[in-house]
Amino acid sequence: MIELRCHNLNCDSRLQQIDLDFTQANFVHLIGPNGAGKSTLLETLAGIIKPSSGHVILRQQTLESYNLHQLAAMRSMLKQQDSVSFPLTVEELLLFYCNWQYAIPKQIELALEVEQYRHRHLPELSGGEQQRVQLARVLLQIWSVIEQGEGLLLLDEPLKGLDLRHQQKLMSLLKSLSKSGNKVVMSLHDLNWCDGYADQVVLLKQGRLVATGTVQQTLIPQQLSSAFDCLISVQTSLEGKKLLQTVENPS
Ligand SMILES: Nc1ncnc2c1ncn2[C@@H]1O[C@H](COP(=O)(O)OP(=O)(O)OP(=O)(O)O)[C@@H](O)[C@H]1O
Repeated sequence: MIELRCHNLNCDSRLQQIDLDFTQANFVHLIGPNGAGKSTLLETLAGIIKPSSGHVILRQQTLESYNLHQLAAMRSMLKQQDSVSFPLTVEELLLFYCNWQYAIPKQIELALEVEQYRHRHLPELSGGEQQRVQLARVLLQIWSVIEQGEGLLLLDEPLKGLDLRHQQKLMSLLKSLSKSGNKVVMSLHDLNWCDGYADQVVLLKQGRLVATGTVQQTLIPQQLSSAFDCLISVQTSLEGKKLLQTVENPS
């Protein structure tokens, strides 16, 4: 298990007194309304944002004790606005950003189906196609480490823009990578993905930790309704999965 913890993490008013331990969970879902601090937490865990106080422990060391080169070899992050406006081809992007000049590994290609875009320019791809390419780039950056089950993936809304089939394929890939020892921490807005996938859910609101634990412990209607400021009901599907939906408030 990759040790990943944060202690009394503060980032101006964006994150306040966050104590979290992700060591025992390999697939972590960060949820919460807009502005809750999900991206800030991911970027702090990646070492992109320096906390104003508190610290992150990755593999028995504080994040500050690693240099950028060491961090880039251990963890990879998908940022929310990872789009490229200059006319790089997919091949050039993978070469420049992660020195990848080979065929896309089968496991990645099966989920993301990006080989077909190899000679296309990024700005000429659709939003979802670009997102799939960026996800491939993030995986390839530390692919040799991921293959050994030792990678840390920090993904800010990786499902954004993906069609249903690619959402399913991506979630299956991430689950399988997490089962082989890699740690995946991702933010998402569709809470229906949590059950069956997340080992640990983190619910944030206004920079503060509201709840963390298993799906059973965190996806509680009252708690969610209060955090999201809307009525949320939880039902159980025939397969026993938790299904969440907002309930319109009669006015
Ligand atoms: N660069 C920045 N400088 C200062 N404040 C910021 C910056 N980026 C975001 N914020 C603020 O920090 C808070 C947390 O933002 P963050 O992007 O982490 O939220 P989020 O949970 O990822 O939201 P969303 O679901 O909308 O992506 C928000 O109040 C936001 O306005």
